[in-house]
Amino acid sequence: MVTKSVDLRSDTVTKPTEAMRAAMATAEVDDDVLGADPTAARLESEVAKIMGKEAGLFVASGTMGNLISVLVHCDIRGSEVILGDNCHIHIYENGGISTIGGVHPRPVKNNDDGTMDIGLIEAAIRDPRGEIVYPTTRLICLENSHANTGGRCLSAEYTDKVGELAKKHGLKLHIDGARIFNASVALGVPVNRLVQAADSVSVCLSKGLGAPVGSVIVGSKSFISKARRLRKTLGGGMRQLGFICAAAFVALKENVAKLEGDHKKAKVLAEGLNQIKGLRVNVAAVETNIIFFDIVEGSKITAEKLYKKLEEHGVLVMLEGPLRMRIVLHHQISSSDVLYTLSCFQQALIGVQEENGN
Ligand SMILES: Cc1ncc(COP(=O)(O)O)c(C=O)c1O
Ligand SMILES: C[C@@H](O)[C@H](N)C(=O)O
Repeated sequence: MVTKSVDLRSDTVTKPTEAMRAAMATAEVDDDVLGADPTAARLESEVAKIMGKEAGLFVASGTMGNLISVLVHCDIRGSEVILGDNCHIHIYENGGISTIGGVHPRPVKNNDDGTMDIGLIEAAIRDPRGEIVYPTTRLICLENSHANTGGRCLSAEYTDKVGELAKKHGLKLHIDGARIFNASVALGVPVNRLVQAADSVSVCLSKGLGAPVGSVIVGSKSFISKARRLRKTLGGGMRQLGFICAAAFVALKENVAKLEGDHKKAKVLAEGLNQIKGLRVNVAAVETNIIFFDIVEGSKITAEKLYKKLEEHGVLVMLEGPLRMRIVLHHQISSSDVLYTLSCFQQALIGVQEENGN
């Protein structure tokens, strides 16, 4: 009988807090398609201000935020976007920029720190003289923090360099900022400075900030006006939106301050996992709330078997491969949950080693 539940699958699993539920219950709402839901408008304006951009638009998800942003920047047929070969837009968004928007992806290798070499980005930009055979490069996408490399943070200086390159070639820059607040806290750099060079940013409120639903895309007033129309085209125009925006507002106000604690717990957990025989973690690479770790070859346990043993104890993680797993910390994971998780890993691995007569 499982007595405890520790959900480490993602920072998307958080449940609304009482404060969020109370805010939802009393939210001022109106039809956001026929006019403007007042709570949505306040949230959009607040997020835009924090990010240092002219305007914002609430969208249902980070995937929708990225899709709309790419499609607004690449609104001409034959457009191409340069993005990381291991970025969320390229790996986890069903190829939406192509299947829905007809935009051609031009992947460039992501380094282990989430960046792409500036030289490789520039080399991927299509030469307009070859337009009879080439798509037209219109956009560069970055992701900060970078989830699939382990929540790695892109510096403001690196982002500025990519922004300069984009401007040099007449391109736009979009940042998938699903966890931009995590990067900001980890780097000690304000979010508006981290995204200063970007033409648009998709900011998830439903990740580490713990909102039940939603993201806000930010950019120029002209960009957001086009984005609002495209959101409606995609079926994303919402009516009394204020209910979910009220919860997101609470998340924005209350949970940024908790991110540093998530990062500290992630580091403690990573260090503890790395001490367990049979597991290997690149602890130095744990900069924010995401931990990738490997089962050492010859440990006679697969990730799937370990997953099942952990699940028996109420600990949920994400399978990433036959010998690879992912853990994501969030504000509803306590320090005692971290210690409990470590004990479950130890028991699971010792149990397997005993079964195998090690
Ligand atoms: C880096 C990154 N971008 C975008 C998304 C998409 O967000 P959503 O799941 O809300 O569509 C995710 C998902 O967690 C993500 O990790
Ligand atoms: C799996 C992925 O789509 C999701 N964005 C997460 O990080 O949990």
